[in-house]
Amino acid sequence: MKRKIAVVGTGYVGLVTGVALSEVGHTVTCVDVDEVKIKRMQEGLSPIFEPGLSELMTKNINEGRLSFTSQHQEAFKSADAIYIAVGTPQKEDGTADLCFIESVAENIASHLKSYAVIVTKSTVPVGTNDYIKSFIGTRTDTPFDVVSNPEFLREGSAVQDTFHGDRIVIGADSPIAGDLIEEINKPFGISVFRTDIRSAEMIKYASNAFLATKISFVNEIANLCDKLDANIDDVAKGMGQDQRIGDKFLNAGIGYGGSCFPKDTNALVQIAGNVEHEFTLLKAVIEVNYKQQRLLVDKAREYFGSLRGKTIAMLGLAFKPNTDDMREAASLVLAEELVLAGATVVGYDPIAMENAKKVLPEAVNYADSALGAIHNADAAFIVTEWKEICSLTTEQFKENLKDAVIFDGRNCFNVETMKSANLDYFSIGRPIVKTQKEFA
Ligand SMILES: NC(=O)c1ccc[n+]([C@@H]2O[C@H](COP(=O)([O-])OP(=O)(O)OC[C@H]3O[C@@H](n4cnc5c(N)ncnc54)[C@H](O)[C@@H]3O)[C@@H](O)[C@H]2O)c1
Ligand SMILES: O=c1ccn([C@@H]2O[C@H](COP(=O)(O)OP(=O)(O)O[C@H]3O[C@H](CO)[C@@H](O)[C@H](O)[C@H]3O)[C@@H](O)[C@H]2O)c(=O)[nH]1
Repeated sequence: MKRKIAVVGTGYVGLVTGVALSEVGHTVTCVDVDEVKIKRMQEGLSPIFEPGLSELMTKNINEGRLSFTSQHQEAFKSADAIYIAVGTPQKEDGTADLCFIESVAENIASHLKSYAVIVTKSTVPVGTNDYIKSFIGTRTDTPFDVVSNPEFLREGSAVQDTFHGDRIVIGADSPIAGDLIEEINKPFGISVFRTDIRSAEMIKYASNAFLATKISFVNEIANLCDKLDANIDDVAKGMGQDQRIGDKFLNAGIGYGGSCFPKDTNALVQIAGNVEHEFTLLKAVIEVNYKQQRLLVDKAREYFGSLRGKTIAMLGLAFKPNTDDMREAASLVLAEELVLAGATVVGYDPIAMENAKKVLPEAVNYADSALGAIHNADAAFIVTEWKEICSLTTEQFKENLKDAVIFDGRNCFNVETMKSANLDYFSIGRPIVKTQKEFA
């Protein structure tokens, strides 16, 4: 059965959810407080770079199933379900900031005129849905239910993940409300896992924390490989062939960034702390990541002696490929450290450049191509493994770099190829390629 759905918040999660629900036949109205964004979307323009999203968005707008408004009242009118997809950013102390959740709860309490299921897509600490329920319940007489339906999409493959996810988690204390959300999701053909609200909230944090743990673990093994002359490529492959371990999320590099892992791991440490549980393991995961994000600067400092006066080309600025999102990107930390060390930074990203300019240190310069960035630079830092960056040839590096040295934070290039090309090449947990150069 086709339903009428309101989606509150049009970030990655809200917009992709809205577009996907309309694509499977529901009538969706997305609402956001950001009027500039709403205007853009009403004209069919996606405010984010996400492969495949614009096309689906335009299609569903044209077919009359998807619309955008800045008026909550309009979006909520006779909606069967109201999806909350606003941000839950990190506060200074690491806890999740629920101010946007509260403002939506106020919006709902003011404008809810008929029964609806309120679905929380945002990542929220355990107990938040109970809070939303009592917050709205004490402010309106209109009946409603609350369901937790955490989101597992990844940026850069959000559309693909939404239509081909591994599972849909529905946490409901009211079976009728849970059934409605299961029915809404049926056209996706993805297996549904039903549980209670609190467990659903915890599944989201536990999943992100586990994936972050896998990354920090493999990064520590890579750091050991560096010291013990083993090769992380083979080590990860050999580990991953054990099905109990699995071969995913074993890519060593300069740590995890993005809008979720950093904030959600910090939030879970705080959630545990609130019930007097010290989450020792997760604290170590966070600490490893902190060091890992700075690793290329340490390696370059060791190589050059001092970075003062050196020009470093920073290739890739977004936190991962196929997104223009700069939240918690390793480039932020690296640029800051390099500038502090007296180096000149020239940044390049195929898509995230405009967003990068808003958040990277002012001293950073920009090139309009990868070749432009490495031209006359002393060294190249590979920060994001965009296809365009991984396709650079050894000839291009040699022709353009002053010192022919590459610090690869994403293990993009083949060690043997670098060796044959006589380039100095440092990656993460793999053999070092070093000629005997002297520096002034
Ligand atoms: N980004 C991801 O890949 C991802 C994946 C899974 C889960 N999540 C979780 O989903 C949630 C949303 O993340 P995001 O990255 O999509 O968010 P975002 O910060 O990119 O966007 C949130 C949007 O909500 C809008 N908003 C704030 N208050 C509002 C209100 N009262 N009414 C209407 N709109 C309002 C903002 O203007 C903004 O456009 C977070 O809890 C996040 O942890 C994110
Ligand atoms: O083997 C790996 C895999 C990832 N990363 C890094 O980890 C970060 C996050 O990558 P990824 O998980 O692919 O992207 P996100 O869009 O942040 O997605 C994560 O965070 C989302 C928000 O909660 C969840 O919905 C997703 O399931 C979860 O994968 C990036 O900096 C990657 O470079 C690694 O270093 N090594």
